[in-house]
Amino acid sequence: MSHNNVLHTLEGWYALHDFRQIDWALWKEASEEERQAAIDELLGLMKTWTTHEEEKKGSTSLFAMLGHKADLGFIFLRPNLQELNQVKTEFNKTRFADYTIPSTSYVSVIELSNYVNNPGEDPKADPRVQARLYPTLPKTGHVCFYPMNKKREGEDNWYMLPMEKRRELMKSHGMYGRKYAGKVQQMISGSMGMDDWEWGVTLFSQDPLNFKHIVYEMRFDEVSARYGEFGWFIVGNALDEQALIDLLKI
Ligand code: VOV
Repeated sequence: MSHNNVLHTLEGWYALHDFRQIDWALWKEASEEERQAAIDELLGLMKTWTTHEEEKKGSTSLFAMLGHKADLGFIFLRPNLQELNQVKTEFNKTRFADYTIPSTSYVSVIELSNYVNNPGEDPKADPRVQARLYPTLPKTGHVCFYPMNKKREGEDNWYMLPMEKRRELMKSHGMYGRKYAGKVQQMISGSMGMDDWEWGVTLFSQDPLNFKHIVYEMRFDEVSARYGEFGWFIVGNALDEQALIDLLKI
């Protein structure tokens, strides 16, 4: 049964944000040979992810995370939950995984909320929509991730607002966002029924200061100021093969 107030969302690839700490003590204790074997195996696995991405069957990026919450952050995008779980398990079976400790993770599915869509059109036919539902994750620059909710408290209950009001508010949100076109790439993933918050927000930029500026500026927009509730924040630097080798060098 559908409700007039419920928005029709569009979903794309499923996402796993997998954050790990490196067990540095254990890694340092391992022999040079053992470390090299672990790195070689990991690089081999990463090559299979690249092939997957080239075949448009998903996307994967790896980041060096700042702060104590994690040292590494994997973002995996896959067409279904089976493949999403498979990629996590494949990593866990590597030798290198024995030197990592899962710190936190986030499961969601890429979502377009379709507030600003033209009625009668098939949005999925639009190549720009496809590019957002099935994106190739950036391989350079920086990432910022945080989970968030829309508030349900007393008078400030997002889910009690009529569709028209939410549409108007989201339009304003989009206008704030558009100022960062070309500077910040956003990936919004819905996680209701999948993880602890309602959405995951993943931002990519070449300059991490853009994260600070966009998050700050959006706090003044009503959607965030009145209805936004935020979880934890984490920031990281994109890791290519050489940067990963350097990071793991003892
Ligand atoms: C790069 C900037 C940017 C741009 C252009 C942008 C635009 C848009 C548009 C046009 C739309 C609606 C249609 C769609 O595409 O889904 C959205 C949707 C959404 N957004 Fe957004 N957003 C940005 C950026 C952006 C940020 C930085 C945040 C975090 C908020 C903050 O305060 O920290 C955010 C959140 C969201 C969420 C949670 C949703 C889903 C809400 C829902 O109730 O369904 N977003 N967003």
